[in-house]
Amino acid sequence: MKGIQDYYPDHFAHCYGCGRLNEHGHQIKTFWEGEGTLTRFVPKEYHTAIPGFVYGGLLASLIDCHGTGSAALALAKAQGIELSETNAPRCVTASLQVKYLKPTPIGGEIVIKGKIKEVGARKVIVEAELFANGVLCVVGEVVSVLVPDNFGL
Ligand SMILES: CCCCCCCCCC(=O)SCCNC(=O)CCNC(=O)[C@H](O)C(C)(C)COP(=O)(O)OP(=O)(O)OC[C@H]1O[C@@H](n2cnc3c(N)ncnc32)[C@H](O)[C@@H]1OP(=O)(O)O
Repeated sequence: MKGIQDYYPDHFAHCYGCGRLNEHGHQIKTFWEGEGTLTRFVPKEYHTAIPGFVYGGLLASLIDCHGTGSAALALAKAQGIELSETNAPRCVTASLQVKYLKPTPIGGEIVIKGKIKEVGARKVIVEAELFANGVLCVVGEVVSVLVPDNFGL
């Protein structure tokens, strides 16, 4: 099953967290699940913080790109864009907040659930919850903005 990341134009598909064309990256896939969004990821042993637990920077990275992916899904829906090959809206992160509630164990699948809190013409706010083995370990909020034509200039 395709995620929103499979519909990004090639030149926007190299992100370390979510670019399908980045062979060294996480290549996450984000989908609708009901009214919310979903991303799954299985950390490797080398994603260790202290033995047995996932490095917090990785978790922030997953929430980051789950946020931009969810934002792209929300913008596509709000703007009536029917996704075909590479016509998905592309957002960048304007703000990323992460709260680590509990240590996140390595050794299974991580599930990140997103709730679309606000959708504007260009800006989307997503609330994220990250679960390991069904236990809520991290929460976050991502403000994403549709990438401007002058990005990086
Ligand atoms: C080439 C693209 C590659 C795509 C890769 C995506 C990877 C995704 C994950 C990432 O790691 S992205 C990389 C990290 N992020 C950046 O490097 C972004 C750097 N910042 C920027 O480029 C600009 O500041 C940004 C595009 C985010 C906003 O600039 P704009 O000139 O487009 O924003 P504008 O001032 O028009 O504001 C649009 C809305 O966003 C809001 N906004 C802008 N910056 C914000 C901020 N920092 N925090 C919260 N809200 C912000 C702003 O208030 C406004 O809200 P309202 O529509 O409600 O009025």
